[in-house]
Amino acid sequence: DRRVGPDLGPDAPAYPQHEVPSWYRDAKFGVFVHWGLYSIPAWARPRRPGEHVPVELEYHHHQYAEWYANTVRIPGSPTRLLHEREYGVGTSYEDLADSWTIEAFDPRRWMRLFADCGARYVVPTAKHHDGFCLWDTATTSFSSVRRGPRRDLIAELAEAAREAGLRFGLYFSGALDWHVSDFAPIRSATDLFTLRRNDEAFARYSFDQLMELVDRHAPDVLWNDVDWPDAGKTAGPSSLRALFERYYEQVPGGVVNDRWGVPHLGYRTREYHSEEGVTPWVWEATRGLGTSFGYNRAEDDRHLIGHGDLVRLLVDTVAKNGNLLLNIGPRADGSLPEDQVERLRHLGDWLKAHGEAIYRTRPWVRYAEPVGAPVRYTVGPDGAFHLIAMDPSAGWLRLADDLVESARATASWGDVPAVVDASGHVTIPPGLRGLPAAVLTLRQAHPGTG
Ligand SMILES: C[C@@H]1N[C@H](CN)[C@@H](O)[C@H](O)[C@@H]1O
Repeated sequence: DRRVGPDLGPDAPAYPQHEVPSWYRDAKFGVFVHWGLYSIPAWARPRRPGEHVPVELEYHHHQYAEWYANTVRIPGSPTRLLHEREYGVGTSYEDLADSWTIEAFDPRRWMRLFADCGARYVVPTAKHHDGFCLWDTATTSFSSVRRGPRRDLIAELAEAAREAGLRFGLYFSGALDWHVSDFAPIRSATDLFTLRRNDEAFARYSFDQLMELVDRHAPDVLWNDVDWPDAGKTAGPSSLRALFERYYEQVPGGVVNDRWGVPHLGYRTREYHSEEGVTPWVWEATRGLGTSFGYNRAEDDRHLIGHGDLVRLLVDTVAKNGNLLLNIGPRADGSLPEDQVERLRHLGDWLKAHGEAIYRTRPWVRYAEPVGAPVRYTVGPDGAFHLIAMDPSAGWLRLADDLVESARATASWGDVPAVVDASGHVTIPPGLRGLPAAVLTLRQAHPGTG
């Protein structure tokens, strides 16, 4: 989702330069949390992975449950029909705010779980497209402090995250805020970028909200979504440029993503997609555990990524110079769906055993081989070279020629010395063949490891 902003002409402000901090590049794995009013109905028409939906029904059948406020306004949409059946014809989405109770919410338990599963940072939604604010904001009464839970959820999450040793970032819907807009529902990708406010008042509103969060929580990541109001892209005290300057001043080790609609970014983002190979830029792959970010009660195990595929997604992303920001969608009451937690724990178990091949690594000169058994490569900070076999069940693989010599001298599967013959044929120990990915480590520097 690499968007470059509009041509703002000769008076467009220059943006500060800011490197992606090494903590972010070392972290490799973060947990995204989409939690808000949309978690109450928690419904979108379920879409099986790979299921084709005609483009003209893309928004009528939107797969993201957190888009409920938009989908429910599309006449005849499955969401509209469900809403009228379950909440009655006269109940608006925003009416749901007063029914939001969070009796199972335990932020410390969430954060201890994410840390135990190997995440190094967490990014909860402070405000999603529906405009409902999960913090004690002075800008609107449409918030979790003035309605529903009557609690400052972001403050509680920030404290619990840092207590658990996690870096704390924030998601913010910069371009879309349906509480303060009155457009027709979005029904196409074109609508997504046209049915939004770009006026000065909205730019100031967005600036004030995000600066409240920066001033109060010094978030390590600012994860803006879709774009930013165009009126905020010129010079001025409440401009994006001013926001970035204040942010970097208050959070020198902070980082932003690439969805601001201006020629300034930290790392690039891909949503339900990957990069094609090792990229010179730092990037982040993000997706839900299923086909939605907000919890969708219509999804079952068939809609969630497989346990082994999740491990291989992280490995593939890291080998290509990316991080994985994996989303969990809590239920409205604050409980975490068991099938999602189970996948997080499985990934955490693999990382406990093989994290040396992931954390603090950097890509090699190539991430994989064009042919042969699927492998991925990473290079550790100590020069250790990791070959990650992505299908250990095959029982063996053939090393690329430029690896054979050092592999024969130094390679091991953890503590087990590797059996490598002169042709580069290496056996995968039977005990590793049930893993989603097995790690062969060579303790000698290699071409391209700097
Ligand atoms: C991370 C995802 N980003 C998209 C916009 N591309 C949002 O529309 C979606 O609801 C979710 O927040």
